Amino acid sequence: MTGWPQQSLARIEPSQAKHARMSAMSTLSVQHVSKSFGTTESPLQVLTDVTLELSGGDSLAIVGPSGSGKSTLLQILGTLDQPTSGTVLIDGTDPFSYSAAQLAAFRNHKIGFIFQDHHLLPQLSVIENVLVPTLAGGRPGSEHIDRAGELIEAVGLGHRRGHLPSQLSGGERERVAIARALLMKPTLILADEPTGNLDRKSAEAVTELLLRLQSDNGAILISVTHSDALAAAMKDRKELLDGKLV
Ligand SMILES: Nc1ncnc2c1ncn2[C@@H]1O[C@H](COP(=O)(O)OP(=O)(O)OP(=O)(O)O)[C@@H](O)[C@H]1O
Repeated sequence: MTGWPQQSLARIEPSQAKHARMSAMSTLSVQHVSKSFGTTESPLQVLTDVTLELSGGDSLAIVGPSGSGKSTLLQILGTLDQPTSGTVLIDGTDPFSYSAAQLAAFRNHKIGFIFQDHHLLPQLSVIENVLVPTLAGGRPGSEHIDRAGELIEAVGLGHRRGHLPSQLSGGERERVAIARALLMKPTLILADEPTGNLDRKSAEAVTELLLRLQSDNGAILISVTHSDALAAAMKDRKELLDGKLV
């Protein structure tokens, strides 16, 4: 891939671009992943034999009671923590085979994160926040700046690109976080309660936007949520119970 699509992401992609994207289909393969914390004498078994196969365009809600291991699974899928056993392949690559520096670069390009409390940097404008994932590579190039502008338009904040997070509503901040998560055209978008802090109307708008942009970009979306409305909007829903995904 030599550059980001220049056309608005809200528009339908030309068949050529769609073909190019489909030829490099995003994939996530999680095989027999288990995770325990603590010592071998007294381990706390949190995940047991979790297996999952997803590809570009798939969206999955992970639900489950508090303490069932949802955040732990998200941390492992986000390559922020390693499984005790089992494998994770993102686009056919085992991220845990990389050095720390390689892993950081891989994560930056392949995974977009969306958090409940958006994690925007307060001193940066909307467009600067969306460009944060490029900072690891130095100054953002013009193709990144163009794509950031397109994404900000696509999330309906074109007229607010110079504003600070403190000047935005909760729903608008979450939309900026969605744009930032999509900037590097990630394989995997991981969301942790993306509508958790929003009223019903804003939550509906953010859900619709997130799913539309995820689908337009051929990414895989996995969201941990307690929201029935968000879970119902996703293609699939699984529950973590006693460390197993059912
Ligand atoms: N680093 C750690 N060391 C020890 N135990 C941990 C660690 N991280 C998580 N746990 C434990 O693993 C279990 C699962 O935690 P996790 O945060 O994944 O649950 P969750 O389903 O996301 O919960 P919630 O919905 O409340 O956020 C809990 O019992 C937690 O205390």
